[in-house]
Amino acid sequence: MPEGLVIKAYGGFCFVWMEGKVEKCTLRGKLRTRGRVLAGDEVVVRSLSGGRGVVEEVKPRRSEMVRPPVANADQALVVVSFREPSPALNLLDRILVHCEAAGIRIVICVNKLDLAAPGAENEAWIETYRDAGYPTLVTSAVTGEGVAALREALARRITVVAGPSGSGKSSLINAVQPGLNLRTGEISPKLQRGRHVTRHVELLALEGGGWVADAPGFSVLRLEGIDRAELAGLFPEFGRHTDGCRFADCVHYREPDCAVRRAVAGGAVARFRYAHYLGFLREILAREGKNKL
Ligand SMILES: Nc1nc2c(ncn2[C@@H]2O[C@H](COP(=O)(O)OP(=O)(O)OP(=O)(O)O)[C@@H](O)[C@H]2O)c(=O)[nH]1
Ligand SMILES: [Zn+2]
Repeated sequence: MPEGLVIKAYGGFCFVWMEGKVEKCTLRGKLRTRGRVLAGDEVVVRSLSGGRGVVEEVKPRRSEMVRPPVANADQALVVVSFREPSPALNLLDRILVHCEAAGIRIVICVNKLDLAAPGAENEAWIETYRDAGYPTLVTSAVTGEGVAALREALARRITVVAGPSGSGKSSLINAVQPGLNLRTGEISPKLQRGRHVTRHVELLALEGGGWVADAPGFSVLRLEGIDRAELAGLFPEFGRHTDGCRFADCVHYREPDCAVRRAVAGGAVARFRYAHYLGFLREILAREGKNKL
């Protein structure tokens, strides 16, 4: 039976890409439970007449994100901008932690280089992310700078696009491939307060191979499912130091002989990243209902 890629799934149907054609499929009984078939799933299809089919089987997933619901995402592209809006690094770190927990690769993109001061592409905060190990591109959807590198980063992969409203996600995807319209920009700023995130995810095809997930739902990230012991490991540059802490269960706050705090004091870990870590830790402890910091 033929295999294909689910580009959209909702309401008991899914749309499966098979050798360039899209077939609208129903789901075999046991697959009808919500979440059993997601955009990004590789499936086995029994074709019926008239371009219809039935999804018989879902192949094992390489990765799975709950919010937004996407299977087999290879990476997240997290877009922030130099200005308008200026980068909200707390939100950036929250998205990074969320993607790290989901186990997917991350590419950071700092957009609107045309609005930034000369030399901005090497500002200290950007170097912090590069040093942590994140590939970090700088782009302008207006001048086209960095767009070729972004196109290369997206090729042959399934990419979930995230980032604050107005950072230029839709504009960048459109610069990579004119006509490919991410629908995140369709709601006017005035309506944003009442904005719902119930729309389904859709994978958009890139010409050179690869897919971009038009994925609403990054706006409310509550660090669900992450526990205190796991959090520091989701900041890759902290992980290089945790072995040096005296206590194996150190949360790197007030414990004596903490190697992470030493790294902060010595400048090896950026203060702003550590401050965000503490904020997230507080949030997790409050949720766990245990002792506060
Ligand atoms: N100067 C400049 N403006 C840009 C750039 N990229 C996007 N913009 C502008 O920034 C505004 C927001 O861009 P969008 O592409 O809609 O941003 P978005 O991230 O998709 O926003 P949401 O849909 O709200 O999530 C638009 O007015 C764009 O024209 C850029 O590189 N430079
Ligand atoms: Zn520690």
